[in-house]
Amino acid sequence: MKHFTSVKDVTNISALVEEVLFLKQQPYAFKHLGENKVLGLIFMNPSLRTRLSTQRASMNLGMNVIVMDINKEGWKLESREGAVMDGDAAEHVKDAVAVMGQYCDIIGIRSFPSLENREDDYAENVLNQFIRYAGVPIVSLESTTLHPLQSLADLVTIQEYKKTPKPKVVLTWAPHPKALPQAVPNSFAEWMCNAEVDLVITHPEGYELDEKYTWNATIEYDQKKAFEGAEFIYAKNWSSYKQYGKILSKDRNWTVSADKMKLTNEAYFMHCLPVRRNVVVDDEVIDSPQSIVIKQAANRLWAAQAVLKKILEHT
Ligand SMILES: CCC[C@H](NC(C)=O)C(=O)O
Ligand SMILES: NC(=O)OP(=O)(O)O
Repeated sequence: MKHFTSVKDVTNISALVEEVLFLKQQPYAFKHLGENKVLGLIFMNPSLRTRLSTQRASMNLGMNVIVMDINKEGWKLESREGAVMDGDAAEHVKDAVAVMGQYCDIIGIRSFPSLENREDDYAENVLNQFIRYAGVPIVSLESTTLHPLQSLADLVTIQEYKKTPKPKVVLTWAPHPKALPQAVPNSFAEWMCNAEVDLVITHPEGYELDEKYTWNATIEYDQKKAFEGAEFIYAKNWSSYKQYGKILSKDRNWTVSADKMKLTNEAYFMHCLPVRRNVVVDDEVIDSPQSIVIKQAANRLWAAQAVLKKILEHT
């Protein structure tokens, strides 16, 4: 594995899931693999889980790790190719990234979308500039359109908790006061479309995701109907892809409630976190025995460790 930016970078998904589960049992089995290697984690946006889990994952492999909130600690960056830099930006991304590649053996990058221009955001300019200019393997810590470390952890969690060979997994939209990226649902859908699950995506009209991620899913506009017989309920808010970046609804009838969970086959509740309690999901649900959000977050560590191990092994 050279880079880890989407499910497409994984040659054998089942084998990677098994690798994650092995490391969960034997976390220090490869504690010298990363000796004298440095992981650089570059954040353009906030993070708790990704930052802490990926740091610890690298330590479990014997790596050193350096972390930078580039918008607070670095120079203001210009990302437009060919720009005449006579404005606020002190440095071009291509220079900054090439220098980072001199100090780090692997670089992780988090760069959220603008939610203003869909073509620009979906071109993944920042991620692609890191791939083009760093000269070292790049790991997405959530890009403008995908969040592969989250989705690998989500798939491992479903593998651990599923009760049937091909469980019904429901990705449900839920309301949120802010406009959020489509990266987490895009990524969850693309991984589930490549897994042994029956994926149903439910959301209000106008929240359809890019079909290149949802090709193997059933789209259901009636949330209660979608919940019927589900084994997993994965809740997440996202802004509209079609009316790009817009909030079309804040309808609290889409909040995941205990009554709705009763429609399922005793489904487990999942969310990538951070979550707006009693907006996205009622406390009664996320605090119930059916909620596996903390186990899901714990799997972020093992997922990151498996990805870093594959990159260090050049496999
Ligand atoms: C892991 C989720 C990160 C981000 N969440 C927020 C609140 O911005 C999102 O929705 O993509
Ligand atoms: N789920 C997730 O990636 O959380 P953070 O944004 O806190 O890293």
